[in-house]
Amino acid sequence: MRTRKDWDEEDVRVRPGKRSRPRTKIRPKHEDAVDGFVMAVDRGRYTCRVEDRDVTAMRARELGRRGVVVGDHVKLVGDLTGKKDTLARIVKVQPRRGQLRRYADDDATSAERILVANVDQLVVVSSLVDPPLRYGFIDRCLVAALDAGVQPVLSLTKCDLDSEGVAAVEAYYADLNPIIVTSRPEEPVDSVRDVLRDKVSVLIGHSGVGKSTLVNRLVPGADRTTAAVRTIGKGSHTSTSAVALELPAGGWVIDTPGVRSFGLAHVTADSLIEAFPELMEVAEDCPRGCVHTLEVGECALDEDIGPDDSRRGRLESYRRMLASVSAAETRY
Ligand SMILES: Nc1nc2c(ncn2[C@@H]2O[C@H](COP(=O)(O)OP(=O)(O)OP(=O)(O)O)[C@@H](O)[C@H]2O)c(=O)[nH]1
Ligand SMILES: [Zn+2]
Repeated sequence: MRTRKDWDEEDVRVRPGKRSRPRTKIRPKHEDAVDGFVMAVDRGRYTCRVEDRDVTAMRARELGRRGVVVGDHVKLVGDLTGKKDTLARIVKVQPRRGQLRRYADDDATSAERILVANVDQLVVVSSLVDPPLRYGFIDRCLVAALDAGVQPVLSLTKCDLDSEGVAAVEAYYADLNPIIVTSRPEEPVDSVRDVLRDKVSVLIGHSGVGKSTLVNRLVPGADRTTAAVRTIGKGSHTSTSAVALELPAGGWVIDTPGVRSFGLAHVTADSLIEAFPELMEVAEDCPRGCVHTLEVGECALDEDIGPDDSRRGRLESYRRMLASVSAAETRY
């Protein structure tokens, strides 16, 4: 006899045909469903790792509006052989942790949607030069990571082109103390590999920073299109979806081609400052109820952090983000 406990409301409801039994609210579990990990999403088709096979699946219609994203742990039924032209069905999405969001239209006023789920680390790939390092961008990524409960990692590339750059970045982030790894062409990428081992890490970076070069070194055969390849006419790819690549030593890197920022509209002003510990400390001297914007006056951040202060750049980043966060708060 099945008891009520055997039924799971998260499970898919199988809608019976017209003449079959009357519809009931609660349906049996897909007892034969197997575990899968979503590696890629492309036009309604999901590539899932099931044991050692890559299985193509669709969402079961009964999943309703429930989204499925790269990094999701799912339950699958149907043809799980992974053979050509076979299709499995995703019948359940497991609860998520560590999810990163993006704006639907790369426009901070549009709605946010989940980009990846179950992330351990966010790796911000930045070149020291060519293109130059953009602290504002890194700060934004750090806020997204800390807000999501994800470990931030700074991956600095082209370290062969600027001997002082790494020390400058370390000084800038002295108070936040993120994990920093470096790479240059003539050295193996062992330190990056060590940080990524057995973790699920999302990589983000601007065009030209060397992200594809790094991924190709970490995942031999990944075949990410680099600038060097593009110039000989293989064509650029404009996809903006994420794709998970398996690391030889264990773990996954999720590349995010075309993703240039994360959605921060859901971040509150209070949680924003937590990503700026050096400012949080100063703000303890603020008048009660200070919202730390430039206009309010008497904000300790302005009184204590002068134009030549090393924390000035971080303060400016914080204020820029604060403005967009406050705008979002008044909008909703
Ligand atoms: N000197 C030096 N050049 C590098 C390094 N890493 C990458 N490059 C070069 O920088 C250029 C851009 O590298 P890509 O890997 O294509 O950059 P990307 O970040 O993937 O850029 P998109 O493909 O546009 O997203 C290429 O010509 C690489 O050879 C490095 O550590 N040092
Ligand atoms: Zn203040």
